[in-house]
Amino acid sequence: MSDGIDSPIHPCGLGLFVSFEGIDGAGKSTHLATLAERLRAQGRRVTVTREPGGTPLAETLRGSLLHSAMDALTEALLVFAARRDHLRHVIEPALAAGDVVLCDRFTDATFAYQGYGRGFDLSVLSTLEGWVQRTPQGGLRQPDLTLWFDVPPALAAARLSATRAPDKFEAEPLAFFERVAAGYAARAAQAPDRIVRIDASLPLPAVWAQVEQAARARGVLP
Ligand SMILES: Nc1ncnc2c1ncn2[C@@H]1O[C@H](COP(=O)(O)OP(=O)(O)OP(=O)(O)O)[C@@H](O)[C@H]1O
Ligand SMILES: Cc1cn([C@H]2C[C@H](O)[C@@H](COP(=O)(O)O)O2)c(=O)[nH]c1=O
Repeated sequence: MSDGIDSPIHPCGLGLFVSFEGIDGAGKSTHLATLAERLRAQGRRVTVTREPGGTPLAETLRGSLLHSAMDALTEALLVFAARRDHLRHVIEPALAAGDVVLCDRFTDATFAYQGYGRGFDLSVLSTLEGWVQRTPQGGLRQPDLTLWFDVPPALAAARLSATRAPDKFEAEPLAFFERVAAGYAARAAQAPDRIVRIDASLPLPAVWAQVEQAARARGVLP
């Protein structure tokens, strides 16, 4: 365990696993792309991926998750099924090869959306987390660093309103995203060594400055 958020990450094996979290419209994808570009420019091999998704099976499950009605237990089981396939076929091999893995969402989203947003049992999610994220060596795979893009739901919704037709989650009311945001805050309080809060309400350059500072502080960027 690192001794604090400002200490460089102790790489898990050779690779580094960085997840990007936050409600829809927080700015995750924008800054993930910029960080990938910066790392590749410095000669690092980068695997960019997302959840739910990342493998043919997980992308198929993504389609159902984002567009089909289902209860919270079904959503939880499907996101963890997608995650298991994603870990086995993409994330673990990339980390073993020494890549920096940049993942648009991971298990914090499950606690935020299914746990806090939908009100599903957090202890069941923790049990599923323990089963699905078991590593081949018997450890528990977690991101080495999670960047949490924190933004008021109303601002995030305004950013998304003109971009695309909403999916099942994006069509939820603001009250749902208030609960999801509270879920992310709870996860951050439980994992202060892993999760760095980014004030994503600021203009793009100011948000990127926070991302860059966190990446340098944790040894992701030199
Ligand atoms: N700090 C910012 N200020 C203004 N607009 C922003 C900011 N960050 C992102 N945006 C814009 O908001 C929209 C959503 O950004 P982005 O797709 O990166 O969010 P996201 O968190 O990945 O959303 P989703 O989870 O729905 O994919 C984009 O049009 C993007 O250009
Ligand atoms: C991993 C994960 C995701 N979700 C939800 C959150 C988002 O609304 C969508 C993914 O869409 P994005 O634009 O690609 O971010 O899926 C979820 O409810 N639970 C999860 O574990």
